[in-house]
Amino acid sequence: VTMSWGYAADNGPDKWADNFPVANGPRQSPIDIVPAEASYDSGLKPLCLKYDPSTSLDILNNGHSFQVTYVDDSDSSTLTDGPISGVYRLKQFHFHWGSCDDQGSEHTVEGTKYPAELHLVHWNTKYPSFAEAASQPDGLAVVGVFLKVNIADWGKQTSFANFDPATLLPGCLDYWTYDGSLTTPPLLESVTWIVCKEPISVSPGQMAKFRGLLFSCEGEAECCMVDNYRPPQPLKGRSVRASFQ
Ligand SMILES: CC[C@H](C)CCC(=O)Nc1ccc(S(N)(=O)=O)cc1
Ligand SMILES: [Zn+2]
Repeated sequence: VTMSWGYAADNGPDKWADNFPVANGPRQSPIDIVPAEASYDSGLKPLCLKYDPSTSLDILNNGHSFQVTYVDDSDSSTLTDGPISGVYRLKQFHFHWGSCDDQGSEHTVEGTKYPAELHLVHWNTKYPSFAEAASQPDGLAVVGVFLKVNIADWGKQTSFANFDPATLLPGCLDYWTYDGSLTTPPLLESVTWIVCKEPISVSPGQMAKFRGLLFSCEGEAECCMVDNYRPPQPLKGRSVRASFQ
């Protein structure tokens, strides 16, 4: 019986290449970002993120994370400008997090891991659908936002109905950008990564909620959904550009 991929010792990132050889490809994600080695590109535009909260559809535990999916049959929630050209539509957002506060993010900054990382997944509307775009080198654009735990901050309690992802964005939208891939199987090399320099704050209570989610299904032995992150991958000659000096 084919084992599905996961984050455990027997089906985790070190095993993904067995079924997904692109895992050792030339533009894999995540990466370790070294600010001093990123080149400032004055041609990079500010990100333009326009989200319509009424287009949030549902929230689901997909066995690897939980994701909030958006209606993407019109340009109601889009990413434009930044390092990309054309219009990319928001499809979903999800998170990756750790079993404790000193790990959890996928991208790292000079080796520093954050407790969690948000991914806002968008697809290029020059293609007919997300699935079609996901197989094209310029098909996807994912905005990554680091989460840091802020003891003082009282967790903003919110429902996910009519959830506005803009509330998850940092005040400053300075970013690093590089050509990469999905960070989970099928690891498709179709992602323009846009990683925000400034993290957002979450409360310990909110992190505890993430860690209370389960990888396991009803009736199975409980297995907490934690450490659902892939470690940094080789840069293989890629350059990382910065939108700020
Ligand atoms: C064609 C179907 C599509 C490839 C499979 C479903 C999907 O959306 N996967 C996905 C999305 C985002 C990331 S990440 N973590 O943001 O790089 C990883 C995996
Ligand atoms: Zn992700």
